[in-house]
Amino acid sequence: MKKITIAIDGFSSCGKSTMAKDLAKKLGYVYVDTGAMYRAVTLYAMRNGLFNADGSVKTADLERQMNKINITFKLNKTAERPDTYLNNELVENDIRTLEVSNHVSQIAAVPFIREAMVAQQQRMGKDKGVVMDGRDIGTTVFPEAELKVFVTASAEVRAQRRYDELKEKGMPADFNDILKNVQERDYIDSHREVSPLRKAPDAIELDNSHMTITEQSAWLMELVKQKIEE
Ligand SMILES: Nc1ncnc2c1ncn2[C@@H]1O[C@H](COP(=O)(O)OP(=O)(O)OP(=O)(O)O)[C@@H](O)[C@H]1O
Ligand SMILES: Nc1ccn([C@@H]2O[C@H](COP(=O)(O)O)[C@@H](O)[C@H]2O)c(=O)n1
Repeated sequence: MKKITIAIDGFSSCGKSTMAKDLAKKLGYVYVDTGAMYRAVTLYAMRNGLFNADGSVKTADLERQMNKINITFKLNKTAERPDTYLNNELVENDIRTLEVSNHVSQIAAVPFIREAMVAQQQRMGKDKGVVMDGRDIGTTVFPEAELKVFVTASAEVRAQRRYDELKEKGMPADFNDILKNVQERDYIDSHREVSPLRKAPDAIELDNSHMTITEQSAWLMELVKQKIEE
């Protein structure tokens, strides 16, 4: 069966990685969570004092330290998904905190960081057979991807899903903080100068506000079958 490149972009917390992970598993494709890469750089910057008090990034200092940041993924066989490593340290949980979420879009707007992340993502997907989720996969990383999906859902629905997830994990969660974070990230991601969050002209849009996880997976698999058989 021919291998293709599948780009899943969209707004924060709309279910991109849920869809992408499940699809990659069913197809035997590589799954790449590009948001995890920007989150890992953010964690490095937070740990190394590379944010100013107003939340802006100390870009000159960070640029000097870029050669000290190594992001890798290793398959977690139990969870059946890749775990993120920063300089060989497992940081999968540390990069998912609200503190990292509150700083990541500032990091992701810095041009030299995007350049480095995009180059690594293109290397990871060069042989096709990849499902990659993020904000600019269909527009910048793989503009030639055979299948592009752009996922949306209302901000309230997305915040509620994240809130439910944290509560289920027994983690502290405040709905209004989560909603504010989702809205702020959407704004910064859509308004930055380099590779702003946009639906690629040839992407297929999915509003999953009223869909279950099973329904959206089935919808996606149907699209993939059509593409692979084309
Ligand atoms: N259709 C759906 N109905 C209900 N919950 C969903 C649906 N799709 C995903 N979820 C849940 O919503 C939450 C966010 O999903 P997910 O992490 O896949 O989003 P994402 O777009 O990858 O987020 P991020 O932008 O933060 O990486 C998860 O708890 C997931 O289980
Ligand atoms: N291709 C991408 C992926 C992510 N970002 C930025 O990272 C943030 C976190 O991403 P999640 O998918 O884990 O929510 C996101 O808000 C963007 O700022 C990006 O710019 N490009």
